[in-house]
Amino acid sequence: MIRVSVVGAKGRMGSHVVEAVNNAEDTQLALALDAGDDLTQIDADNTDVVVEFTVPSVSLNNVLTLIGQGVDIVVGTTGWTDEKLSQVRDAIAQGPKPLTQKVFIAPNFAISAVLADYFAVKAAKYFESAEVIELHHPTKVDAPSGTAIHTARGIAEARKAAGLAPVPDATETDGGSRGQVIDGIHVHAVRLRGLNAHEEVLFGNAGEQLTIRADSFDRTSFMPGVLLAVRKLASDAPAGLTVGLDHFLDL
Ligand SMILES: NC(=O)c1ccc[n+]([C@@H]2O[C@H](COP(=O)([O-])OP(=O)(O)OC[C@H]3O[C@@H](n4cnc5c(N)ncnc54)[C@H](O)[C@@H]3O)[C@@H](O)[C@H]2O)c1
Ligand SMILES: O=C(O)C1=N[C@H](C(=O)O)CCC1
Repeated sequence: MIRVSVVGAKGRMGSHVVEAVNNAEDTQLALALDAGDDLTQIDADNTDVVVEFTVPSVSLNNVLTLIGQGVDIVVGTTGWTDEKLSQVRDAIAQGPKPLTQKVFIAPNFAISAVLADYFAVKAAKYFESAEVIELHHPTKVDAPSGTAIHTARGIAEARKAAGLAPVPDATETDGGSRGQVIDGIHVHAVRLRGLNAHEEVLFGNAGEQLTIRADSFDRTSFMPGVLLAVRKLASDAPAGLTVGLDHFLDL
């Protein structure tokens, strides 16, 4: 049995993770903690893998504390900048398990979103124009979504590697309608009651368009990916920091 502790256990995602861990045959719930609880209750004597779904403003500190506790960590919380990722790498190097510590961060655990991102990066070099639209429930605290940032960065990298010019855009006045520009790719965020988590990647050439769309209608869509990550960390995932569920899929 893999002993799993959940941090952010009372949240929308954390409560689904608690249920998924309780229902899977090879996992058992160790501790379920939330805001105000002492994370140093979690250690290698009671936990094999921690799953962290909290809020972007606290996730880095939680991860640093948990690295200090010597437990492997699956993180679904968004808000990861290059600088924060460097701090995680440094903490692993200076932590109690520098050679074996595993930390896994995924902007999205839904297979539809991971594949949309993968296909978008593959398609990127063939199109003059590319834009990303993410659409989420109105209780989401961050915009644009972590997934959209990841997708935009992947598209930008693929365009750069292919030597593409910047996306064409004659806009001279913009009150914000052209969205946030991430590495040269415009990203637009919609917040709408009734939605859960959705992303569209639009590619255009003269006379043609490709749209790649992923829809997570329900949070249960993230659970197979979370359990896959837990199982990989408890078995053959590499030590160190890994970002993205694509690393655990045979793509
Ligand atoms: N990677 C994915 O597939 C995926 C999917 C959905 C959501 N998310 C991300 O997961 C995060 C959580 O989303 P949500 O909808 O569950 O949010 P939520 O607000 O419903 O839940 C967050 C939980 O974290 C708790 N919390 C806050 N501060 C804490 C602290 N210091 N220590 C422990 N717990 C603390 C809150 O009390 C709350 O219960 C967001 O960043 C969201 O974007 C990622
Ligand atoms: O509901 C959320 O919040 C989600 N957050 C992640 C993101 O920002 O990409 C994944 C999708 C759902």
